[in-house]
Amino acid sequence: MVQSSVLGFPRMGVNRDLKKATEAYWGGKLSQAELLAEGKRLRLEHWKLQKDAGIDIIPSNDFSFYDHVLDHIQLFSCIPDKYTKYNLDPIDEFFAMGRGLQKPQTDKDSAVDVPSLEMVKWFDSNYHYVKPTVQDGQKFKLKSDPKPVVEFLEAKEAGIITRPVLVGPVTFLALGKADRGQKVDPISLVEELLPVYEELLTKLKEAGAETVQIDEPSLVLDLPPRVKKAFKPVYEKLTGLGDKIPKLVLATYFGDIVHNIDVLPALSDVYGIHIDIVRNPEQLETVIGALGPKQLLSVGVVDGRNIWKTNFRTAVEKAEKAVQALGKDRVIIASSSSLLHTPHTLESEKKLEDEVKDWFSFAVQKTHELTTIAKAVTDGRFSVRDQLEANSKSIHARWISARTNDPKVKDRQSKITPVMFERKSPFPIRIAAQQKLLNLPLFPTTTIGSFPQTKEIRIQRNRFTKGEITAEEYEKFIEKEIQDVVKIQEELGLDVYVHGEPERNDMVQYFGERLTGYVFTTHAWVQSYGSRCVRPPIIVGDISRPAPMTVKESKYAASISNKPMKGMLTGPITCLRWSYPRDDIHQSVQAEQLALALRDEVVDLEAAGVYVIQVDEPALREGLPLRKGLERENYLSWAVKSFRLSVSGVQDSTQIHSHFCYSEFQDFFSAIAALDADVLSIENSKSDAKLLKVFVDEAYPRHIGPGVYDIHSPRIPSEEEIKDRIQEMLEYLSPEQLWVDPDCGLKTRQWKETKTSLINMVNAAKFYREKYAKAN
Ligand SMILES: Nc1nc2c(c(=O)[nH]1)N[C@@H](CNc1ccc(C(=O)N[C@@H](CCC(=O)N[C@@H](CCC(=O)N[C@@H](CCC(=O)O)C(=O)O)C(=O)O)C(=O)O)cc1)CN2
Ligand code: MET
Ligand SMILES: [Zn+2]
Repeated sequence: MVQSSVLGFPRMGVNRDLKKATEAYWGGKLSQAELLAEGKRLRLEHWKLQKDAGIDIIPSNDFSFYDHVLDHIQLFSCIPDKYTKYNLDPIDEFFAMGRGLQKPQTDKDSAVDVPSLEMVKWFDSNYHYVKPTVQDGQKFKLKSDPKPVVEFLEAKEAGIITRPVLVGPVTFLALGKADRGQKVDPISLVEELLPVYEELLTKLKEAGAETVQIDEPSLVLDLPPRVKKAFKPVYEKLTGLGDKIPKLVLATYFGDIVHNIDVLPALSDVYGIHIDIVRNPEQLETVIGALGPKQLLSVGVVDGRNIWKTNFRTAVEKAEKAVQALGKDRVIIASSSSLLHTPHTLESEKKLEDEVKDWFSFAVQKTHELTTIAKAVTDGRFSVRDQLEANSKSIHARWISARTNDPKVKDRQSKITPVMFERKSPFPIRIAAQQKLLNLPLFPTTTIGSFPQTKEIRIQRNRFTKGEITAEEYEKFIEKEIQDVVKIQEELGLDVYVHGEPERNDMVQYFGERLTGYVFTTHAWVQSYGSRCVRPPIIVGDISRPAPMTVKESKYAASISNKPMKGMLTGPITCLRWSYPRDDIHQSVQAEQLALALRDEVVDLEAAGVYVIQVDEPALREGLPLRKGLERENYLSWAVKSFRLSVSGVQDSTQIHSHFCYSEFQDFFSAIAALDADVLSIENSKSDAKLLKVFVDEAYPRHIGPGVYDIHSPRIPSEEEIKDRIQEMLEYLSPEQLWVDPDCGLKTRQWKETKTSLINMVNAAKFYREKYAKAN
């Protein structure tokens, strides 16, 4: 029999229950016991739901209160001293690493002040994981009552035998980094770490686990030789333990493993291998050819990264190919990756039109797809004839739908000319014109766009969406919010203002809701990091802009400000990447359509008197194909072109900013430079300022604002701390080039900490402004 398998299930619950519980716990409104109970309830509900769908192999330990990599950091006691020294409850120590903790002294406890660990993108997704941070001489120790064992037993007690999911040792270390000031290469610690896996796996076996899913997605990357070499000793050692540990299914996803296929012989004693054949179907044959004589192949045929209904015909064909080669008992039908990246259930969507709703499949629906495909392969297609027929009808209907095709958009795309990618003059001429118009001081201060999205803002928007208040009332409310943030920025003494984005639910969804070719959902939330979720809009057809999207708010904000007001847009690549893209036309075509729509918006903003315009591209880096080579070059070429197409319609005196919130820009620095943005703001506060050296090496001529403080945490940076950061930056960047700004937008913060942090930031900038004014 061909079994069905899910690699991981979304954690939040049907109504974002986990988000609500964790935030209530952080806010002191839910006890620790209540939070833990809610986690348990959700796990059970998700296991049951998969069981009811008929899934044979159900994951456990895919749940997390924040992030599964962070779970492993705690599980292996890989915790920097700065967290352990406070003797916090394990769950609080866990959250302290995830989001930082700042607590005043009380009678009982001493004061706590720790920043979070670094958080970065999980491969090429919009999910963030907490980066393992290791020390020279790092030791590991298995935590007592290990989470994977506890959760396995929890499911077992409910009558469900699960397959625990672990991040594999090579990937865990390969994704890690040495702590600031430490020299250790994380992968060199693999021998230290291995005994902990041995102990954990032994305990899982004792608890009754027959198989374990061990995730080694790093195998899809270009691996440095020292990382690649680590697989052999690790898996020989583990499989050498024989029956003492569960059988291992080694899972890879988000890419192919063909370029690392020489690792496979070393893994031939591993029970099974999982590959993603949604993303890379062509790897199937090579991997089959490289399997050991008894090894299982888990084929990922249902997309864990997108929401399109699986095409049963092609999925079954691919699966049958594997069955022909290996036999029914050696093939597992699986999701391509964890379903973490898909929303919970389509059933919650009451407002979607039937026509498009029929094209989608969310996590719950995907579990049913998996069992149908497994049955088709086990018992023959006729055994699920009705499902196959309905599926092919739906796939066909989408194929021929008038919704997907807009000749006017295609026509405009065909008329794009090379000059449309170029600003009128080179940077030196532009910056002189901008300086004349804007008259900014040295070390200009600004923010990245959003100000706190308060409860009140969300409530009013919710009331407006539900029709409880009118459009005029909502507009009035937004205007008042804009007035408030303008006034606050005046008081803070910032130099370039923003309107604060109060009207936006999300920087991508907001645009999705205003563009033709998109549909959006009401409940389709996906975890982005910790308790934070996004509702990616869905691109179903050709994209165009029926009317201006942001002009009203920005124009109003500019009209009430005595300093330059920065207009705020989300760039084409970010709109694309943080939406669910179409799978029927190339992403470059969708990006170009978005770029044309945004170009019109940029030009309209300028015409409305907004002379600083920021086009955010935080997803540019994450879209980079995971492996070096032609695919990467192609991506960079069309991604850069889309950005340039979107911003190049303006005069020299209009200053174009762009923003990125990641610090790993070394490997595609040339693309960042090619954007030709006048000012870049980049996340930098959690990384070594040394990373900025690339700007020196490449003689980057334009302006840069490396973030001076982390915005993911409520922790307030001191003025001294910010001054130190600026001082470090000045080792690499000239004072004429440097802007002072936070790492990213402030929407997730509270006003209290926001104001204090910005006061400290502005004071730090003023300090350097004076210092350099005197020096000249
Ligand atoms: N798409 C996207 N990806 C991104 C980012 C981003 O900003 N957007 N930023 C980076 C980091 N990721 C982030 C992701 C989410 C959030 C975030 O703040 N999310 C909000 C939801 C934002 C949103 O869509 N809000 C809606 C809906 C809010 C809501 O929950 N409303 C209530 C009702 C109102 C209430 O009583 O509060 C409901 O629907 O039940 C709105 O404001 O209108 C959250 O999880 O809380 C922040 C950063 C990387 N990736
Ligand atoms: C994730 S990048 C965020 C940029 C956006 N302008 C904001 O400030 O929220
Ligand atoms: Zn950002």
